Amino acid sequence: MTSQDTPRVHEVLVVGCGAMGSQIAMACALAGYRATAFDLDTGAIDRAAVELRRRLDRDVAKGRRDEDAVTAAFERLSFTTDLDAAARRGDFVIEAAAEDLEVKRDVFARLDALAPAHTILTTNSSAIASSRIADATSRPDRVANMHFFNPALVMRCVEVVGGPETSAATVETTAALARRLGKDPVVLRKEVPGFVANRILGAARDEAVSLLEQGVASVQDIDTACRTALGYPMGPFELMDLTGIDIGYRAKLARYAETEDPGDRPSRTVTELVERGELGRKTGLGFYGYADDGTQYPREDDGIPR
Ligand SMILES: NC(=O)c1ccc[n+]([C@@H]2O[C@H](COP(=O)([O-])OP(=O)(O)OC[C@H]3O[C@@H](n4cnc5c(N)ncnc54)[C@H](O)[C@@H]3O)[C@@H](O)[C@H]2O)c1
Repeated sequence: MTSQDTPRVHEVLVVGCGAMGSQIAMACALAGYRATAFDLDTGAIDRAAVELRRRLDRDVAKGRRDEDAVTAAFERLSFTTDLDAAARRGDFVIEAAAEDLEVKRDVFARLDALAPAHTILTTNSSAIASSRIADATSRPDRVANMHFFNPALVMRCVEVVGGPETSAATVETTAALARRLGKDPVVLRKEVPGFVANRILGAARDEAVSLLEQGVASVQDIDTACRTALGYPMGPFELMDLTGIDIGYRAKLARYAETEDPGDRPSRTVTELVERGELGRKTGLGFYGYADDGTQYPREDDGIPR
């Protein structure tokens, strides 16, 4: 893959330096782009710089990356709290700020006023379709979703989703940029809540909870079937406990608010666990229990409300 696939993209601006933005900016710098990562919070910038250095040093030590390439990438990567200057230079923007529609609309309106006319503005949002943001700009044809997975330096899937007004050229450039980052872009033909991967993940999770609620099998046995029959690295209950049961609960509430489809409502079991504050590993109880040293043990009640 060469820069000819993204001929007008030399400088990428990433908005938000948190878990996702920091690694996305690093991925761009590693791919040869000049990358600027912007955040309002200097603490987030400091944490991102330290964490990226630690992670990349570890990759070099383990022989996963070339030391000279990593040094060169860090020279191409800069951090800033000055959006105006960074936006004026950016040919391509990936927004990875807070998951809040109003925050994203404000950021996009500001970027639209500052960035060159050719600049494509994308959002890494997991749930907000870019068409809900595009009308905050004067360039809805150059707005799209570019959805990375966590950790962004490792996961190869990037979902590229255009809204009704997104141009084919914007989708093509976004997919080409993803390829240049070493990713395997998945281009959706239309906007749909949750995109592809998280919808499938969600459907498996909902089925697992439904089987549990019907008394078909235990939490442990359902997880075992997913690992040993389907090759999942982790069962759906283990995964919910790891990511936080409240995270999936809130995502479902947001989806339900958008679709009003009763099937998108959080399940009885998940709702009850969240109300009890049993949110998974981080609280020591979820679908499983966790000892102080993190060892997982089965719960007698499977976490199901009686
Ligand atoms: N964490 C994940 O697993 C994941 C996966 C895919 C997509 N996403 C999406 O990526 C986005 C970021 O998620 P994250 O997990 O990195 O969040 P995070 O909380 O780790 O980081 C968000 C960063 O954005 C900054 N920020 C907030 N408002 C800002 C603004 N107006 N301008 C600039 N910076 C601002 C915050 O200071 C923070 O550093 C969200 O839209 C989320 O849906 C997250």
